[in-house]
Amino acid sequence: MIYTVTFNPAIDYVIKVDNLTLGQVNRTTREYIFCGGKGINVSHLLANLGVDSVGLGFIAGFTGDVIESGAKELGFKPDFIRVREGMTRINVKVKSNEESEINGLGPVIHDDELEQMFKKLDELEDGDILVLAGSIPATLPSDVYERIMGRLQGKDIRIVVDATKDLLLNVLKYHPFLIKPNNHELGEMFDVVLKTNDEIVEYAKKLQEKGARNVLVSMAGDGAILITEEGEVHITPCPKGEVKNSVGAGDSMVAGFITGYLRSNGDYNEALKMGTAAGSATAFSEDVATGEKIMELYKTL
Ligand SMILES: Nc1ncnc2c1ncn2[C@@H]1O[C@H](COP(=O)(O)OP(=O)(O)O)[C@@H](O)[C@H]1O
Ligand SMILES: O=P(O)(O)OC[C@H]1O[C@](O)(COP(=O)(O)O)[C@@H](O)[C@@H]1O
Repeated sequence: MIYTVTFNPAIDYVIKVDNLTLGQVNRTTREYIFCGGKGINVSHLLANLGVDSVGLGFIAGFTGDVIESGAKELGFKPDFIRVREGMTRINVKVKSNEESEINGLGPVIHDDELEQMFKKLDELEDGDILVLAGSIPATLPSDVYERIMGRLQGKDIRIVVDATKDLLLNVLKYHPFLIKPNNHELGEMFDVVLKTNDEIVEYAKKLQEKGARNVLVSMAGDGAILITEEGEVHITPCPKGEVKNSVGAGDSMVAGFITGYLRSNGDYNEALKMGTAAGSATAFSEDVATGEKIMELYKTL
């Protein structure tokens, strides 16, 4: 089974505003509300491709209820832990002359609630896939991903981590199967700005030296670079199209990659192709892409 963990789910409130002006009343011209958070987006896209998954994470308050009922509608099995303090966040994504995002803090997670999550994850079995994705609420210790991976050591579980900075760097010693920073996040980890593909490959390899197995660096409209555990470098451009909402494109890429990898029995070219099709299909959609849209793009690659 595939399990996704979203420590900090979100309702994504995506609004379009003409010429956003700070310090004034602005009015939206379009607005959308989606259930989001990185692991949830991964489970959503997997469902759209006909792949089953279980969505784990923490929810709270009335916004948490929306996430729980939304998950069922999106087609994956919710197994969230309801926490007692605070509420599931609402992340605001403003599309104007530029795109801006304001991501919330999320609820308070107490030790006993975190312990419940550890217990659920202890049940995972050989052959399962675990996706740890997104930020963690501010009240949680920053080594929480590390602790999860430490507990699962010794089991044959492929772990995918989509996180930034120390949250990601600190898990590399546990050899995650796949990590997916974007090119900016990769640069930030080493305090550099990466401009060329050669530089991106050089720094992605540094993450492998620290323990990552496969490193997938997404580059938005410029495609993606995969450095496999065998040291092969695959570079893929992405299809052209009209970008409608790139929120969730990275999560879709992760879900597409997993699907392509599983369906081809471990062919990294296929995994990258499916990941690219899924990422771009979502960028060209208002919401996480449908299976039809993904397969349409996949055929053009
Ligand atoms: N503007 C775009 N045009 C086409 N494809 C895109 C665009 N933005 C994202 N994608 C697709 O989604 C993938 C992930 O996007 P990216 O923005 O790099 O991830 P993240 O959301 O994690 O920052 C890209 O590698 C590409 O396949
Ligand atoms: O957990 P974080 O890092 O705050 O990110 C949460 C946000 O990321 C998203 O999952 C989108 O992520 P990507 O655009 O990287 O795919 C949104 O749905 C959500 O609002």
